[in-house]
Amino acid sequence: MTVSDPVVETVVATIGRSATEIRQGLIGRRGTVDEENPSGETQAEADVWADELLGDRLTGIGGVGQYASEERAAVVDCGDDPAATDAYAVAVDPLDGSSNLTSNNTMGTIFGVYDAALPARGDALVAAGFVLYGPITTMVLATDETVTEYELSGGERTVVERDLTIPAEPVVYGFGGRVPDWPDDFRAYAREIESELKLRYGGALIGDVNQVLTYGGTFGYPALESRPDGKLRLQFEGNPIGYVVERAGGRSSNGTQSLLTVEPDALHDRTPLHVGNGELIDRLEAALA
Ligand SMILES: O=P(O)(O)OC[C@H]1O[C@](O)(COP(=O)(O)O)[C@@H](O)[C@@H]1O
Ligand SMILES: [Mg+2]
Ligand SMILES: [Mg+2]
Repeated sequence: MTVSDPVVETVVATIGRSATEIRQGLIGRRGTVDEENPSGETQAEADVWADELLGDRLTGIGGVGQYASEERAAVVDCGDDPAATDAYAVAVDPLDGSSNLTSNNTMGTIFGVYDAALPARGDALVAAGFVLYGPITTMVLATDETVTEYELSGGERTVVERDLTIPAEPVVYGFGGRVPDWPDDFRAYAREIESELKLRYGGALIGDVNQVLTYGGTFGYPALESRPDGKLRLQFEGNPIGYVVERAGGRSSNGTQSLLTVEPDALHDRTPLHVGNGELIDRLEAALA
């Protein structure tokens, strides 16, 4: 199953084909480099390598006017201006959860295709998704039409689930940050959820969100006392994941409103991130109000 817009399809196909190579290329690239990304985090060798690989390929696609990544400071202009033409901007988190490389646990690649110049609101996305490097490599892709799960193998993208929707009955939850760093209102909400659902936390947003899409439930990386804006990045993580979960019938929130309606100030803005079954996100927002 392909995407009807040919530029978006080329972006998705390019990321799908690159995923097999990225997975293979992680071998021997588990160390860190002596550099920080624009969020002030130490980069893994694989973060830098995956960004260069995706950047080289995505900037070469006709109809892609901008490329931006969690691993580079500025937007790369590579075609027509997405604000003034029908070109798109592609934003990626080349490796999500790359600290899991050390312990050989799940990681992902996140992407968003925006019909606007970056930084942009999430409601300017026309497609978004992620690759999950689990026991097998899968991609979840959301467009305005539907959400599809694929298995990726040898450059091929094979549909395994059409019209993916979040199960109605929530089962799992995962919350990031240390408990003593949680604001009191979030802690009270978390205590309730802990008594209702089953904990799943793997330290990679993609792995944890895919559990929520599979079983129902919620994932949150809240505002912390020490970090009122949370940890995760709006353009590269919050918007694409919010888009996928909303298209799958769930809700996203920064604590007060849909992630897709948050006005960005800067490319590397952080945001508290909450996604999952609508009823749980409604309760979260009521608890934080
Ligand atoms: O180590 P913590 O605080 O649990 O944070 C885990 C979170 O940080 C991240 O690893 C951040 O993403 P990056 O690896 O892309 O920087 C998320 O995938 C994950 O949800
Ligand atoms: Mg990430
Ligand atoms: Mg990353």
